[in-house]
Amino acid sequence: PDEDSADAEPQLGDEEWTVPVSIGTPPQGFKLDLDTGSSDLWVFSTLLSKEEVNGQSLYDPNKSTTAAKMTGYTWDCHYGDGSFSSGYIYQDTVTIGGVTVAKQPVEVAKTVAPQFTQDTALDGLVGLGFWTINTAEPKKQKTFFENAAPNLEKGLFTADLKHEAPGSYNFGWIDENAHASNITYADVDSSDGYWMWTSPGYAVGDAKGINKTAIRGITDTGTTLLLLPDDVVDTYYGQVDGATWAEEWSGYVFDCNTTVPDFSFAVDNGTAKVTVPGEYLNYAENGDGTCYGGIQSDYGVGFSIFGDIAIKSAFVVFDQQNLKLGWASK
Ligand SMILES: O[C@H]1CN[C@@H](c2nc(-c3ccc(C(F)(F)F)cc3)no2)C1
Repeated sequence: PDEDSADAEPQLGDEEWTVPVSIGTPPQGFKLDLDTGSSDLWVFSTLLSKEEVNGQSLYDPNKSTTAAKMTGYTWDCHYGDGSFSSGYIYQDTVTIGGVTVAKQPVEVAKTVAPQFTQDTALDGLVGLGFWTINTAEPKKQKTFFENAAPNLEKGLFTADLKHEAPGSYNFGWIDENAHASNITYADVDSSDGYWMWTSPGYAVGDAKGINKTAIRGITDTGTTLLLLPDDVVDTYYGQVDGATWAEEWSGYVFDCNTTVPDFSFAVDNGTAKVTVPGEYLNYAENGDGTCYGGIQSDYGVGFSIFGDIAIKSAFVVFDQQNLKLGWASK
């Protein structure tokens, strides 16, 4: 049933993917960034000062007959890049990809960081992590998906992001035409509120075997790059001619004309693997003839992050009902 499908438009050079979301009655339309690495649904609102708004669509709860203020509730988000947003909470009807949740806690922004003001591509975020890291006070609130799941055929959603092309998120069903290989599942440890799993190993280029080293990380649609342990990163760039760690760019860079090898990570016992094409791993031009790598260190995060560069290389199943993460080639 393709009605439970949301087209994800790539923004800012595959830096984030937004989907159309309706909130309220009559419906107010927004472009929200689906983020499996957080668990708050928040939107730019009429509560913001005009200095903090730069063309974004503003949710106005006073114009929605189904909005109900959650008196005494607040929220306060901080993101990996240091950005932040906070405000008050209303319940209202939310529809994404044909799936409607009545009385979804909608966090309305009263304050947003300058990075959000400048990012004219999005009007807010939809957290698709677990409720245990929702920031609502005095009581944490469930995500849009946690509220929708009981009424869906399957308690899962899928991400099919594409390189410099629209992708799609499906809620409650697996599009068998969207993936080429069988889906291999890994166990999810949701105890930190993330889609946390462990890859048993990796390979660089067309190497046949895998380096058996566990890579424990989260699958995060809201992070652009592929952030991995230092030993893996060093091994990878050891096979990229002329690659160096550049202080000025705080990461590995190489000459833009360099041919960059693929990177594969194993799933389950290593029988299956996801291959990230070298093309995706030459992420951005620095402007001085060097290019910034799509693989960088996860130093300081405490776990690895399989961000969009990995996710767009596969068809990914976020199975909340069985706490599994499925990967398939496409
Ligand atoms: O926090 C972790 C959870 N998932 C990652 C994430 N980060 C953002 C984000 C989006 C847009 C912006 C801004 F517009 F540039 F401000 C900032 C951060 N969305 O998901 C990192």
